Amino acid sequence: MTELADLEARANAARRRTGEEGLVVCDNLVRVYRTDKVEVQALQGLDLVVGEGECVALVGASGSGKSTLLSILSGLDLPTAGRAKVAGHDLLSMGRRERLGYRRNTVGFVWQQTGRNLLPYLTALENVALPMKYARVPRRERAARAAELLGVLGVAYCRDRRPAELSGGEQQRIAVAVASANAPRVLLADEPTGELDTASGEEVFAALRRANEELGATVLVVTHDPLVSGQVRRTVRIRDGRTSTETLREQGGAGEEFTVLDRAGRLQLPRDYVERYGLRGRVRLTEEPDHIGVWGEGPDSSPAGP
Ligand SMILES: Nc1ncnc2c1ncn2[C@@H]1O[C@H](COP(=O)(O)OP(=O)(O)OP(=O)(O)O)[C@@H](O)[C@H]1O
Repeated sequence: MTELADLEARANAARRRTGEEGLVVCDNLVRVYRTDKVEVQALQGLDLVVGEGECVALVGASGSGKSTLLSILSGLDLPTAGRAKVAGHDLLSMGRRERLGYRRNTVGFVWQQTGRNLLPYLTALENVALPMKYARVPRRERAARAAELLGVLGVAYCRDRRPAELSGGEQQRIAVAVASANAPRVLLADEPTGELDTASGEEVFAALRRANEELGATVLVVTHDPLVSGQVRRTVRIRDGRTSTETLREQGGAGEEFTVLDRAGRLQLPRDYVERYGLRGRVRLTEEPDHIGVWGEGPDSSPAGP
């Protein structure tokens, strides 16, 4: 191996170890909100790596920090500490200009409230063309790409209608087109099906999937909708501002749940295990040839038996 190739191989190995191979990398991310009297720790050291091309569902109880994470990834909010990198942009240190370019070209965003995604006085086509105007795409190209996007997302028939003349589901599918206008590497969606009935929700999720599969965007979608989380390969659960478990499922499969091991080697045991085995305070670890055993402290649960 040449010296250069050797250096590259070592650099790649180091990158793999630190998880830098992901398009989205969050490392020990902390976000503390401070108001007059209270301090809320919305993110408490969250780790997450998402590879290019993935479609990931983020789930978790209300208040667990999902929207906070999405605001940070969209470049709208700043973390208090930790590291967040998206497509090579360091979200903590980037300046005003880079942030503007990042929000315009690298990420696209779909909000839950349909009214927040589209301008009411523009037609669907004009709404989709608008982000391209900001990115200085020539007029003719804007109209052609906007029409193409509406076609790919199954809402070509809506092109000349204004939001008030569209159903909630149609508005959200057009919002996916708006968010995809400048071919973002990452598409973020915060409960995009939350205000919709099941059938419309399914159509909106299908549009997100098309943005992922056909337009090549990496998709992160916050959802309470089991229909959505049941259809993606990877579901990440956030608990108390940290990633706690992940479910990976092969196409059409039931899915297997994993617990997330963070960089420091910490893992959170599922609550039912903790209760079932009476684990509290300290636990004993035993090393087996192919696994690690976790034992309670009491005499009955010692590895050697009573
Ligand atoms: N601007 C803010 N100021 C103060 N506290 C905030 C602010 N935004 C969020 N929080 C708090 O941070 C915590 C995480 O909120 P976040 O909205 O990220 O949760 P979530 O998982 O998205 O919840 P939901 O599913 O209800 O949208 C909550 O305790 C919330 O009250």
